[in-house]
Amino acid sequence: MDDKILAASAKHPIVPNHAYKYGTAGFRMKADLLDGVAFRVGLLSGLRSRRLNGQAIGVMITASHNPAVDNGVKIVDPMGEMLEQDWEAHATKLVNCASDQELLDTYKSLAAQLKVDLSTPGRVICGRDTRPSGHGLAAALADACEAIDIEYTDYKRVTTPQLHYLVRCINTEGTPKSYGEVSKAGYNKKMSDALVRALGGRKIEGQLTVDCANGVGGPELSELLKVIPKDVINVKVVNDDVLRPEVLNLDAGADYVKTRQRAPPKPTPVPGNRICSLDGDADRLIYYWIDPDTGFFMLDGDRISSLNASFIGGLVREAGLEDELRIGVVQTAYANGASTAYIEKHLKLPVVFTPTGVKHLHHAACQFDIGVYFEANGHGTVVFSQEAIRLFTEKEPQSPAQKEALETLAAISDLINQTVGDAISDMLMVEVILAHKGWTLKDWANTYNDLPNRLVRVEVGDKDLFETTDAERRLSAPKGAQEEIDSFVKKYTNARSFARASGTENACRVYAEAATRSEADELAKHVADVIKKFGSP
Ligand SMILES: CC(=O)N[C@H]1[C@@H](OP(=O)(O)O)O[C@H](CO)[C@@H](O)[C@@H]1O
Ligand SMILES: [Mg+2]
Repeated sequence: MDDKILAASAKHPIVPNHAYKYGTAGFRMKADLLDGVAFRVGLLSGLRSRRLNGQAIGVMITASHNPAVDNGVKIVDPMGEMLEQDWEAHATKLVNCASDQELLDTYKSLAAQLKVDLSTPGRVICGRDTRPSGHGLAAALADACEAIDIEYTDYKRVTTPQLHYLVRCINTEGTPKSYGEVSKAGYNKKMSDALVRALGGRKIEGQLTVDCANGVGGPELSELLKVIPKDVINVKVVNDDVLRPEVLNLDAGADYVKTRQRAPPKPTPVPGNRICSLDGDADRLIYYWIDPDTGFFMLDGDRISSLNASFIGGLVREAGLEDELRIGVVQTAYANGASTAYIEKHLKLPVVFTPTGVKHLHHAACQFDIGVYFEANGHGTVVFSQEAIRLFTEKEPQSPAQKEALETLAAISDLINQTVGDAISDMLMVEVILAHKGWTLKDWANTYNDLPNRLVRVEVGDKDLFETTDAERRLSAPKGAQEEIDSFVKKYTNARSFARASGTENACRVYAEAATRSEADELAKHVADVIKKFGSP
């Protein structure tokens, strides 16, 4: 075995003098740095699978909304969740080994430390977005699995959430918790059936335009639309050119819309039309329309979250389950304060805050029977406990209305991808809710008014100087910085501001919100200056 690992590793050298770190998005960087990383991630995934008695582990090759020259490698745990936190450090350690021999020694010492029996069978599956560099990285992963005798399956082109789905399906196949058929066709069938059931005969009004960021969502959504019965939904797929890598995420997609706060220039948006954007690997979703009178209006992750919470909360009441099931919403500090107030005061549901990064939100959402979580950028989903799902199907309805509510709940628990945020599944869910409520995007937007806000990126000498507490809402270091932020926040009406080091970029982010646009902008500028001052050593 040792010789095989050494020989295979020699074919996939790591680029030296580079500090690799498994972060929020796995390993993500310029694709030409990643061949050795993918190989080593293959070794680690094999170890993880063996440690978990041979359950399949997933590896997704994508750099999401980044430009086409970037790529990334991310590990998916058996139930479709993000890799367990302790193992992020093991991944970082393995990937940073300077030589093939050091890699082999570290691999073996990790196996011993983690009590992994290297003779147990193990399984790794892989998928990738449309980036051309994905092929080579999948080959590196395959070579690693071959060298350590791990069964390997390449699912080729998939959205990130489809890969999470496949991992969970494999590991639950043939059990009472079976999550679905292990194939993209199985995913499409589950979505299509659940969509029809969730609508319960209602009509989705008008046409929905979907901007796919020229990423993997385009072809995958088109495949799904082929199996949805005619007349159920009218979707126009745009920005779905996956043959020219240079246009991936270029002036299109959910990240563009959220950060620029405007519609992509192409195709020219038709005023009044319902439009949404996915990101490059189809795990983020943002809705918007161009109002003929007032212009662009965006419905982001906070809006999608409150829409889901409102709808599901109502169904749970109609089903007579409000005393049995605890519903909660999970947000990060980036959630607009008006959305939090709406959920707590109007929907009367608890809101929990976690640090940025979906793994934190997902974990907190699982503490509820029904946990709704979305980051403001449009990444999120709803998770249902086994008990909730049991009640939806086994509770004896006392009236036709209760029966319908229970059936709708059962259908949406199939429609929503419970493994991870899934733009396509979330989009179908939004369409179902609007159909049930008989709402336009404008009705949805009228639920509350966002507080004006500003997000700025601040380059600093050393971002690691900044440490946070209270779900990243306050700085605990450097000393004195939080006090200065507080003194500015006090000067504005309904204001809130915080700063933190980005987990994905070499910079800090400053967020500010206040009663008016000019106050929010001014506050963000002051806090950014504080961060610049404290960030230069
Ligand atoms: C303000 C913001 O949008 N931050 C994003 C961004 O994280 P940072 O740690 O802020 O760089 O990328 C993460 C991964 O995609 C995503 O989870 C998160 O929401
Ligand atoms: Mg993404």
